[in-house]
Amino acid sequence: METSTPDVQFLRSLMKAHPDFPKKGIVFLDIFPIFRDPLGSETLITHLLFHLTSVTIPRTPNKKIDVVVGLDARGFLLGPIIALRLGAAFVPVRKRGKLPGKCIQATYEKEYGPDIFEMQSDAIQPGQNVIVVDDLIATGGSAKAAGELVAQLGSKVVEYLFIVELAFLKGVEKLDAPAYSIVKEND
Ligand SMILES: O=P(O)(O)OC[C@H]1O[C@H](OP(=O)(O)OP(=O)(O)O)[C@H](O)[C@@H]1O
Ligand SMILES: Nc1ncnc2[nH]cnc12
Repeated sequence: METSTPDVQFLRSLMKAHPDFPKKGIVFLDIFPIFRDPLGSETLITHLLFHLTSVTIPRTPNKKIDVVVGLDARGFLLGPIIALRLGAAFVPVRKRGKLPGKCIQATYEKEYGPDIFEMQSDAIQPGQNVIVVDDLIATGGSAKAAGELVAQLGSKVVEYLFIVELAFLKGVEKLDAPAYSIVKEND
């Protein structure tokens, strides 16, 4: 039996499930109500920072996270706050055509269709320690493509971080580094 702590239960209670959005058959789990509640936002960031400082950083080479990569668009809610608190850089991964300058690309399949991700070529230096953050992992296509972009620039993802994991879709099995999710949805 899986048990969860009061902060995790509180965060899960703030999320709302929307059946058949954005299309029939998808149960969309909305994380925005967490950000509507200041205590929700505080609980979320405190939980993630505790995990990063007690688990992730101790096992990271040089004990330092250099770059936080956030995925378009809801990864942008978390990424800059975490980066600021860690003293790390924030780097966006965006859908095709949104970033100026020289970019690298990775194609991927998501829960509801194909897409292309881009990252600016000079955003990460070779050998930097990177974490990838997003609101949710479903099939894992988006996070895997982000990891491929980091690898193209000669760096390493030390952890993938999510608020929610749709565990029944087994997306984390596609990833090349450990993943941490606050809430695991099993059906
Ligand atoms: O694990 P996957 O199957 O790849 O799905 C997860 C991704 O899908 C959602 O983003 P979406 O592409 O809908 O973009 P949005 O944040 O702009 O709504 C979500 O925020 C993740 O990025
Ligand atoms: N079921 C889902 N709920 C919320 N965001 C998603 N992104 C991909 N699948 C999703």
